[in-house]
Amino acid sequence: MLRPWRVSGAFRFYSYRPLIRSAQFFDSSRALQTSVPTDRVPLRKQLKQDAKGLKAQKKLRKEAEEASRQKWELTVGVEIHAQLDTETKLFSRQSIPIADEGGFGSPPGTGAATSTSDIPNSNVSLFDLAFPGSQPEFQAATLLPALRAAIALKCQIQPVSRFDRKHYFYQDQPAGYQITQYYEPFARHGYVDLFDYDGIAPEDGDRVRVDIKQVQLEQDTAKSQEYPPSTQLLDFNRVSHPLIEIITMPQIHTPATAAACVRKLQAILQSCGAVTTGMELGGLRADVNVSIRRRGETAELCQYNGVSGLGQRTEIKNLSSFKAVEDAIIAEKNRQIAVLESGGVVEGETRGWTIGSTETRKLRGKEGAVDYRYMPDPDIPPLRIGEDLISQLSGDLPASPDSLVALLVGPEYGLPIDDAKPLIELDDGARLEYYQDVVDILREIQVDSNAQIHATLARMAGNWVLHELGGLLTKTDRAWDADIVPAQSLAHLVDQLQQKRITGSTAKLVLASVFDGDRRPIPQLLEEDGLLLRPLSREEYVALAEAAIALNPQMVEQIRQKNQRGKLGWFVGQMMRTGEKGRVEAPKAEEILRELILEK
Ligand SMILES: Nc1ncnc2c1ncn2[C@@H]1O[C@H](COP(=O)(O)OP(=O)(O)OP(=O)(O)O)[C@@H](O)[C@H]1O
Ligand SMILES: [Mg+2]
Ligand SMILES: [Mg+2]
Repeated sequence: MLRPWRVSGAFRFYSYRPLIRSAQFFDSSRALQTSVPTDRVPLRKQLKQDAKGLKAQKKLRKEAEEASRQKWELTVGVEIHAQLDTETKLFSRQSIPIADEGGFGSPPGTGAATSTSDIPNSNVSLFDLAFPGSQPEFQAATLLPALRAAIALKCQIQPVSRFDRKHYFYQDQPAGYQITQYYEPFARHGYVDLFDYDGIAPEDGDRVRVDIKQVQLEQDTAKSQEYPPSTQLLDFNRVSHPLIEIITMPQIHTPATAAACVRKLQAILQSCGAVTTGMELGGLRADVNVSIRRRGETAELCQYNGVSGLGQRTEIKNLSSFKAVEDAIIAEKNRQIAVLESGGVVEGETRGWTIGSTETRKLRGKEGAVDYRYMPDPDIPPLRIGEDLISQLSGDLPASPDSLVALLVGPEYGLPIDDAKPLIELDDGARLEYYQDVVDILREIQVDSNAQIHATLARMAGNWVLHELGGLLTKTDRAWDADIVPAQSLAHLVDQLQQKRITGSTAKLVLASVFDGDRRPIPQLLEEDGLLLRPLSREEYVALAEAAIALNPQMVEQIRQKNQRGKLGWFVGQMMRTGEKGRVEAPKAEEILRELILEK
């Protein structure tokens, strides 16, 4: 069940947190000032002691956490509500405007998304508002993204499914009931595999499979905005937007793995073009169900869909970030442990979570106290889904995030997993597309190169797309746009670098000027600005190295006595600064320094 956003309360902790931080800082510096005249503790020593104290505290916390983990087993099941990317609402022809920002790009499919800048209450039909006499008209096209999602989640699509009414009164639900699929959902028995690269908890090993009990189609509710103490505004644009609810089995046992599961589900839904936006824009919301039980004991009475021996669950509704999922589960687990350890009983209830908080808070009482009076919707006929449609959609499904990871870390691209993951996830797939453009151009330029060089080029391209270009975007606070640095330019830059015609630092300078709008072709730019590497002779390197050494003989001694090779970098930096721009190659400079400093 969906609940409106709760804005009140969110402000409190945030507004005080900076003050709490600076108060702590102020205290310790004051303590320092007063202690200086008497104890004369040098600042560095004080800082070291503080750091040691913090480390000890962290260790204690970790030990306590581990002790509680040994004693209590956490169980989590997740429900995800995702807005489908459709042109109309679920039961009316009311159109949904194309998003002007923040959507998942234009995935295969209908390409529409609810715009965040819509005028409130402008996209509503009579049925959406439950006007008397209005009738539902199931919009068959809304089923397509739902099916793509269910197929991508390896579900068995049900040949016949039905819609039911779930009754409750709330101002965001004009009909007094939500149309959902309670008894016969359209998809069942799927699963999602989570790997170590998805960020699962180390104690879960390198792979966790989470079964998906079912995926059901249902209506979204209106959006409400609270203006305490007594005003609440309602925007019905969202009402009856098609949603899927994905329900996992209670098979997750760590908070990090629960967050990884939600992140992975979002990535899968995004990759098959099923959804409008991600959690950050409210297109995906998660409810987490949390219970604990003593390890080795199954005395508790709760069971769920054939899994028995579970502890009493509580449900935390409407989480809107991966971090919130993890933090809310940690807080709720600790609360339940405290209740049971003090001899209390965990009540089945619905709880809420405020970002930045350390505790979940009770929203509604006992589970089961609400009687939704589910009944089949008499106005909507059963949904029949043919095998032919399923097999066509299955055949058209784009590569899954896992197969993309396998491809990118495989021999053809050879990317480290830490580069492959963000490439896939950033900018709704646009970064990956750009990367592939760069690699394709590189392979055209170096058409005669062997497979090993192709992999080297692909690895270099990954680094430049992600870290160098990404770094410039972060520094200038600009959003992703493939035109800022044309793929052609970046490919030629990487090619020149790989062919050792320019140094790494020259490449960075050139990237920055292309980023700032220089549109000359890279070979021309390098030629005109005299940036091509004219290798220095050995004598020239030695002269530069000797000049750098003369600047800091003490450091030379240190390096020699303690064999501190790491400190050679300082001299390399000096040589790069004093040498002619773009001509000093760092590895060669280091080689000469080694000879002069360490081997003499
Ligand atoms: N004892 C338990 N501990 C942890 N998770 C549980 C437990 N029992 C059930 N769950 C999880 O709770 C979720 C129940 O979702 P489901 O949609 O079936 O029911 P619901 O929460 O009553 O429905 P809704 O919130 O949509 O009205 C599932 O993800 C399931 O895995
Ligand atoms: Mg549910
Ligand atoms: Mg629920």
